[in-house]
Amino acid sequence: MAGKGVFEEIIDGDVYKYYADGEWKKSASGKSVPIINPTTRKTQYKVQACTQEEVNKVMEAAKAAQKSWARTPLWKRAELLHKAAAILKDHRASIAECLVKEIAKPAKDAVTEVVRSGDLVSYTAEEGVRILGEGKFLVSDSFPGNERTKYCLSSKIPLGVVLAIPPFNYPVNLAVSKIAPALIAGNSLVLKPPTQGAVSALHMIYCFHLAGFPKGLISCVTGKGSEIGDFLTMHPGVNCISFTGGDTGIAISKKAGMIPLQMELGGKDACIVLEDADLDLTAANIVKGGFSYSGQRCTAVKVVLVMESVADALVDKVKAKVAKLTVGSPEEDCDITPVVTESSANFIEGLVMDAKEKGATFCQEYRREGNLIWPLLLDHVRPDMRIAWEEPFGPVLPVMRINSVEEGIHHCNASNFGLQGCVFTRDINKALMISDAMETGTVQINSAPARGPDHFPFQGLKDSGIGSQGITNSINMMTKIKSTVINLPSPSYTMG
Ligand SMILES: NC(=O)C1=CN([C@@H]2O[C@H](COP(=O)(O)OP(=O)(O)OC[C@H]3O[C@@H](n4cnc5c(N)ncnc54)[C@H](OP(=O)(O)O)[C@@H]3O)[C@@H](O)[C@H]2O)C=CC1
Ligand SMILES: O=C(O)[C@H](O)COP(=O)(O)O
Repeated sequence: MAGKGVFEEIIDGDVYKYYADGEWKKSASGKSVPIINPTTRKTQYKVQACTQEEVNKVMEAAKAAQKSWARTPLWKRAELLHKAAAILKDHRASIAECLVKEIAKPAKDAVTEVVRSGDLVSYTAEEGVRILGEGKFLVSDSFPGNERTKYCLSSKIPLGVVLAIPPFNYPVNLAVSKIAPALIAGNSLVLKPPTQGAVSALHMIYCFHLAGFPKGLISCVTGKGSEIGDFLTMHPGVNCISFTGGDTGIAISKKAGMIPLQMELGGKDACIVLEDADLDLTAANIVKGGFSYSGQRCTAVKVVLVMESVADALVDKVKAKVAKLTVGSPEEDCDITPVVTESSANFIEGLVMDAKEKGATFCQEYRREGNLIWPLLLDHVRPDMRIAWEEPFGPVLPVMRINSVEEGIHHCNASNFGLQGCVFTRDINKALMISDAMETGTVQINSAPARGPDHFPFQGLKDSGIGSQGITNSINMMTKIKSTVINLPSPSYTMG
């Protein structure tokens, strides 16, 4: 159970401790931050509100620990990561319980997130020993004017201290997707978990603590992003920021210093449906893509662009599937559960009311109780409605009818986001042409957008991000290239 048994060390009274220098600590601030259960709307947990001085100490410890970690053999780093992955999976039930209470993730999905995270950590360890075990050997005579007098040996070396800031919707998986590549590459890691999701993240960090990583190598500082976020992201001790979240990432990228940034931000993933699409397959993917975890996925289908000739048929099929979605509590593993905060629910309601005023067709009656919003499909959405462009991050899905493929592509590309998109058609040639034309980091053909499997490259264009995630890309991103050049007194050519 959360904060019980093996996890007792991480709680003091009713406030969870933060993790620094290999120890679980109370903040000198004497203040705590409440975590509101989205279902009950009551305080579920409390975490420490860390101070700037505590952040300074964490950064110093991270810098010192990184120096000796970088000297730890790669296979030993991998061994510890495998150990952490196994411990994480062993404690899946306790961590999943926190995800259910903090972010109202449906019970089964919560377990899946933890297991997926353990697999991600193990895969990263394996990938790391392969790609970091190789470097490059170059010779000078391939460049005009040079004899073979220089040998260049280049390899990947760590960046130093990596700051990881994940969002609320995958507080464990999107944390380990930063932690594991940072560590295997020889970096130290400071985690600032999302407030909603912080307790799940602290339990996950405890699994790394149990695995026996050196003191100071991994830290977890808690507190509101709005209060300690700027201090962390502008801290001179940080050598890389890996951030996943909303527009906050755009502000961070303007304030951060000259350090590598990995930004995975919002999306407005479009689903383009052609006349020849398999409408049953399409409807199933729209419902799964649009409504799983109540639409609170960056990769959720966020607008359907369907050819007018098949729109009625598709909308009927989607409506029938939406009617079967269960609505209620995450403990009961319902499909649709309360959205993360009251302000999020209010924002979603604002988009729905705007669409109502402007004449969208409501396929279901709009219904809300507290943070729980019943799934809603809005048909005949037009470009003058906010929902055509904005990301609801909730169980509300707009359908726009189009008269040509070009119209669909135009709408998709007019968005300031460019995360993923998908296209449904039986014509692979058309699908490829549309994929090439869509200004998004990934296009799925005949399936809903998805980040996983976690070793696939995952990236956003425009306001959806900088750089690319996915296990291999993240390891590479958290390293820099170091070269050593051997200069020979005279040219040396290898003989056959
Ligand atoms: N492209 C991708 O891979 C993904 C993108 N997202 C996007 O994330 C958004 C939803 O997640 P949400 O958690 O609400 O996003 P936010 O941007 O609100 O928060 C993300 C993280 O940033 C922290 N934070 C807040 N303010 C600052 C600051 N000034 N400096 C540093 N950190 C800060 C938050 O902490 P705190 O909670 O304490 O405020 C949280 O840990 C959506 O837009 C979604 O599309 C989500 C998942 C994946
Ligand atoms: O936040 C998100 O939406 C996740 O990155 C999505 O991951 P998934 O598409 O694999 O569920």
